[in-house]
Amino acid sequence: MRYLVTASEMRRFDENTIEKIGIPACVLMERAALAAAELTEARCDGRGGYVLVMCGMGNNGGDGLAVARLLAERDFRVEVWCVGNREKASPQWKQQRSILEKYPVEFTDKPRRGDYGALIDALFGVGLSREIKHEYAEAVMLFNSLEGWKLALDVPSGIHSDTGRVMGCAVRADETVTFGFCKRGLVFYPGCEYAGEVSTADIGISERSFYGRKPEMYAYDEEAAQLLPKRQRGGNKGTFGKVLLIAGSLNMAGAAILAARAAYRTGAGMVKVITCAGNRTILQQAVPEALLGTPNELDRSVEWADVIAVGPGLGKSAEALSCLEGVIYGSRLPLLADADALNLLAEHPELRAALAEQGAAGRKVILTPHVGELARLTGQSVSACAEELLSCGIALASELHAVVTAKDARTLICGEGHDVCVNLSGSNGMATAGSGDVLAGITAALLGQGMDAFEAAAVGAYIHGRAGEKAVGKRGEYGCMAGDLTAQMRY
Ligand SMILES: NC(=O)C1=CN([C@@H]2O[C@H](COP(=O)(O)OP(=O)(O)OC[C@H]3O[C@@H](n4cnc5c(N)ncnc54)[C@H](O)[C@@H]3O)[C@@H](O)[C@H]2O)[C@@H](O)CC1
Ligand SMILES: [K+]
Repeated sequence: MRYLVTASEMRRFDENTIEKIGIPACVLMERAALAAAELTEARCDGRGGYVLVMCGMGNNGGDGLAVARLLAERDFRVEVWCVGNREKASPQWKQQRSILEKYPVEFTDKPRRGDYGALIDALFGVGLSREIKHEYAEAVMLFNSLEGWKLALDVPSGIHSDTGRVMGCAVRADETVTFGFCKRGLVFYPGCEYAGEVSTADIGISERSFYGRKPEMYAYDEEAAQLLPKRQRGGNKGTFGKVLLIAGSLNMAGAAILAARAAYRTGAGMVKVITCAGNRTILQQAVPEALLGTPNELDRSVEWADVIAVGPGLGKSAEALSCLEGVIYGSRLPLLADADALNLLAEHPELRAALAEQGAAGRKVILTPHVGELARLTGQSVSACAEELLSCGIALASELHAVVTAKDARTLICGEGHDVCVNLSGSNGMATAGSGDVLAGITAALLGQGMDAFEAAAVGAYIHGRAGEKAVGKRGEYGCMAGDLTAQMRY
């Protein structure tokens, strides 16, 4: 697991490290610069090459000045390009600048060469507070136009460190070395594309600096198998969860098949699919391990189950609505609502209110909307939801007292009073029909094995992405289909 921090969280951890723990600011800056200098040295063929360091007037620029000194000491030929009004420079910047005057570097007001081995971006870090304009914008454009390996210090200049948005224009780096903790903007689009490969350098700001207030966002980065619920040695199929899946209207049997297979491949003991009578034969052939039932057997099946997943390929017919009503009014089992169940919830405020009441009373509820479904549920436009996925996900989770898996290129798992989990696994090859049905099956199986709703949603999204990466590794981004995901699930 790794933390993803905002600029203000990072400032708090900086301050706590300096003021409460007592590590001087110049020590942190030196360590940051050392990490960047070592990376530069490792990436450049031998010493003696030309390096350009573009510095702003804040502490990010101060880092750049310190890197320039360390590289000069290692026999690089360093050009230092300072942009901005020096009178407004930070005290640390001034200190670094006065030290650097004693070193053999060239100060320039414009890059002079076309053959830099490395170009270092130290214009803005987490202190970027507005759109980049005028001489700064010109500097960013010129920097981007130069040939050579580009390293951004902390954040590529111009990328908003909390959201990943481009603030007017931004440096396009090959690599970013970020200091202390990874900034949120380095994992969200488009920031992650501007950052290139991201590494996090330990500069002495550790979890010790949290003082009871840890970051509010995190991502998994471990092996998927480590996150799965422990499998009891003496368990039987009843121990590992009975998943009731209500899915697949006529001509949509595929959604039920994918979700059922995914649930079995995530360790579910038993899966029963309630689907329309016309899907029976195909389901029996495709997933012979699954039990089958029709909507008129819903009540009995609900009594049998440990967890219910409703929605994949369900449609919005009267029969679909009656199934959804049945699992909301007629049960308090953990419930996952996906796809058409979400569309029905968007159209039926009374069902939504009932679900909210149950969520407040402690029922485990997970909703897995993509941006379009989220827009229908929140009454916002699709573009507003895509732009503000985080706040929309949090608002829906609070309204329904539920866990919301807000699906996009970076899926967010939001729960009331819970830190946000960002899913970083996966690939664009997974943006294909049926991928969501697989996620629903995985998540339901985890719920059925007794996981807490938030954990099931977060681990489910992560496992789903890992399976997608493996599938894309085999079939390529274009060739990957949702069925390849279930085929690649192996734990
Ligand atoms: N002790 C610390 O505080 C540490 C800070 N470090 C570095 O310091 C950075 C943060 O330093 P600062 O807080 O000084 O912030 P920055 O250096 O990111 O930039 C702040 C300066 O840029 C100006 N500015 C912001 N947006 C602008 C825009 N669009 N156009 C023109 N000027 C703009 C601000 O007025 C301010 O002068 C981190 O990203 C990191 O690189 C590291 O050295 C580690 C330790
Ligand atoms: K930077």
